[in-house]
Amino acid sequence: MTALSSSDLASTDPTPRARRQWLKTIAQGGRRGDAAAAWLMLDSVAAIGFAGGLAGAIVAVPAGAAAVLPWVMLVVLSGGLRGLVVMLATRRGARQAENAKVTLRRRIVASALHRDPGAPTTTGVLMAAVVDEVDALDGYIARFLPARKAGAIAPFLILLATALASPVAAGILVVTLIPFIVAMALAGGAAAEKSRRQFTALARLTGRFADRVRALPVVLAFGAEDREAHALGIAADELAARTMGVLRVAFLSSGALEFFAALSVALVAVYCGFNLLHLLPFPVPEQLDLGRAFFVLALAPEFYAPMRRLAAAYHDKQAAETAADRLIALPAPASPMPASLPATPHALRPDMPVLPALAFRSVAIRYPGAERCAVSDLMFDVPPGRIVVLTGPSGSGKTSALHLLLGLAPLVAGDVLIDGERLPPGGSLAPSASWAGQHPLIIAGTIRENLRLACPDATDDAIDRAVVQAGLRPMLMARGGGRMAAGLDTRLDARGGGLSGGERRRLALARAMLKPAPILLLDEPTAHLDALSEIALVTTIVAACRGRTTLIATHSDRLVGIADHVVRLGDPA
Ligand SMILES: Nc1ncnc2c1ncn2[C@@H]1O[C@H](COP(=O)(O)OP(=O)(O)OP(=O)(O)O)[C@@H](O)[C@H]1O
Repeated sequence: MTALSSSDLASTDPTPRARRQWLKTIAQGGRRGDAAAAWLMLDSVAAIGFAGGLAGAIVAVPAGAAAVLPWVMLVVLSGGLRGLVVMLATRRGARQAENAKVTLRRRIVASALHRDPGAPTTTGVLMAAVVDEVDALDGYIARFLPARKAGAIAPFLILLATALASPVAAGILVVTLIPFIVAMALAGGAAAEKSRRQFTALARLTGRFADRVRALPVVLAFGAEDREAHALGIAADELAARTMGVLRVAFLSSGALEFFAALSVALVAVYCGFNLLHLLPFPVPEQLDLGRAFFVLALAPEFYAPMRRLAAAYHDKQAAETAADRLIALPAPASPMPASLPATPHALRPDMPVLPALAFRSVAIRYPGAERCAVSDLMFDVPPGRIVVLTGPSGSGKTSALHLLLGLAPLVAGDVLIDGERLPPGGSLAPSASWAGQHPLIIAGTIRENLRLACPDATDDAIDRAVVQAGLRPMLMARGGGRMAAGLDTRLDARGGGLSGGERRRLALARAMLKPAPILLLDEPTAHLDALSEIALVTTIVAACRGRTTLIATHSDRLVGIADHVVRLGDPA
């Protein structure tokens, strides 16, 4: 499978050539790209056999059943072969499309996970990309590409067979082909623009809907339901109008195709009939017999069959090109995680179990597009096994400093050292760090599943210990009707519905304690807790920090009190 570079998703405003190249690379992600087209070409060969069998059988009728039988067998075999090759072509095309889509979806997910901090791409845009836009490539790879390849050769096979039986009938087919191609080119040009607009409307609706669903509590809190519903209604109407436009062009082009296909068959039929009856009003250089006439007539509809197939898949091409423009414009992963051990500092490798020391050396962080640095000239050490607390006013860069260690904030100057070894650009300590963020991530699922995010192999005993240490026992007992195990099976939605803010923080802390990592990073772990709960949680945090190198960002004086060293970040300028 062809490897795709991150730049495959990175460029903006692609030229037609760049778009073609991108689609080609994606399509080749599936194996044996030409197999489906080869099967379709074989269908035309079988069609010639089928027509030959029919013509032979008709001619052989006066000679009796024994003479007819071989021709009938040819008809049956060719007919069976046609069914088989079309099935194989469909299966091969579908498999190729599936492979390509899986590859592309992996890349988009990687792009979403490692997108530039502060990138404008919203979750809705990414969802539209990973679902609708990738799906739009399906018909292009499964149907259009094989049909286009077969369409470039198969009609000429039919034309050649027809010409061998009747050059004049072959001439009729060629003559009807020219206006057909002109009509299809005109319809195709109109369809391209309409399809592009339809797809943009679809992506806008999907993205907007997904983003608003995510922000539903905010929408409800500000009473903006009507406004948002109205905006969604406008987007849906726009999509409906664009879809009707696309359908109109599709009907027009299929009407043109059917007209010329019927015209060519009718002309060939009239010609063959009049030729057989010697009634043609003009001289022709051939005299047909029944067999040749029947053969040509049976073959005439097959001349347009590959083009019919191509026309049926033409909308897939338009949709894929529009989707490609949007997919190409997606941001490339800004700072890929270190993919392999060489990018991981030695101090964090499993064969070096000692607790690591962290050091910030003249560190500056600046987000893309920001006028000033979020953090500049930051210098401090976190000795092995010690607790360092970052404190300072809101916006002074505490979270950014922690995010830098996880590859989530961009370093523009200075170095982060782990046991004296430089963290590579865009590198992350995530594999060796436990993390409890300011806004704990909750996934839709049980509390147990949320805990296992940090450590998928955690035993039930380890989970029980972590939740008890984090002070979640009373809540779990209440939820589980007196049984903690049942409480752990309580389902949460993706917003942590059913948990208070403090419980969410405790859950995040339990998760951090569950992961046996030598580094602990905590961002505002006691925010929004009352004094008693904070005191209880500080005790838990002290236990969690034991045997780990810990960095805590906080405004809390109680947490400052447990620090071995305090770093005060300055006021934001
Ligand atoms: N993803 C981002 N893109 C652009 N700017 C950002 C981003 N994240 C943070 N900033 C900016 O960086 C500065 C530092 O923010 P940060 O969240 O690190 O501060 P903080 O000290 O943790 O604040 P708080 O105590 O309120 O959590 C702020 O000016 C903030 O607006």
